[in-house]
Amino acid sequence: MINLHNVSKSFSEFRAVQSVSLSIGEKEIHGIIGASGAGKSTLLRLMNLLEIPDTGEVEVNGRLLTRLNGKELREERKSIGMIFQHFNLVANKTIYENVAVSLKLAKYPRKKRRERVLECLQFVGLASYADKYPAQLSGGQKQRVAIARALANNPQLLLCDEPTSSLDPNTTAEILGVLRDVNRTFGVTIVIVSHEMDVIKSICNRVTVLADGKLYETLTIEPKGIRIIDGDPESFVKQLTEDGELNNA
Ligand SMILES: Nc1ncnc2c1ncn2[C@@H]1O[C@H](COP(=O)(O)OP(=O)(O)OP(=O)(O)O)[C@@H](O)[C@H]1O
Repeated sequence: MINLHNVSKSFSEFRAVQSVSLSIGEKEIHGIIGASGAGKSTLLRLMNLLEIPDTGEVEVNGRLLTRLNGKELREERKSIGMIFQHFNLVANKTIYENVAVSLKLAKYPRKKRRERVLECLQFVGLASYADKYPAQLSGGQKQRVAIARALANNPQLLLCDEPTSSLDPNTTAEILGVLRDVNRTFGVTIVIVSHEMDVIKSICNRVTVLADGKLYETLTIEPKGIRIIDGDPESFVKQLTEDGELNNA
């Protein structure tokens, strides 16, 4: 699905990604983990050419993106969705309009847009929020809208840049559940950048470890599953006292 051949990217003198070669298979949930500044986001953004590599080739779905002209690249990007840590919704557009905009940009047939938007919102459990604005939604709901928007054009690949890093543990678990459903239901290949080991271990089946812009290792792992943490106050107290750090005296 994705083949990176010796891709490198520098910002001024700084070598953010250095000669990375990596293959990601169809329908994988592939994690990218590493320390802050390791080059994770840059590597992800090279996969849809949001960052243009200085050297190397990027192949997605059998097409060498690095050889396409602007028009061809725009066409190819329809099959690549992306979500971000801070959701990137348009504040003065409704939830419906936020999803519809990606269909409009992709010139999706006008008559079918409404049905498609509602279908996507339904999938993420937010059909009844169509007329609300982003500010009226929680962080987890905003990320669901971003997922609906990313899915609207039926992508084969979904790139996720720290998708749960602004969310609390339970909402993180919910969003990971939605991403896993996207992978299982539609067979979408997913690449997740995260600095959170629990996130990577819960749903990824292959993981790339990056260090100082270089690929350190790629491993196959058994996803551990998504753990919903009880969010009631009693459970917080229990977890704190179980650690032996506090008592109720
Ligand atoms: N557009 C840019 N201009 C200049 N430097 C950049 C740019 N984008 C990234 N960098 C630098 O490249 C390095 C790698 O950044 P990147 O965001 O890919 O790392 P990361 O592993 O995702 O880190 P973090 O987890 O902190 O987001 C960092 O030192 C960053 O400052």
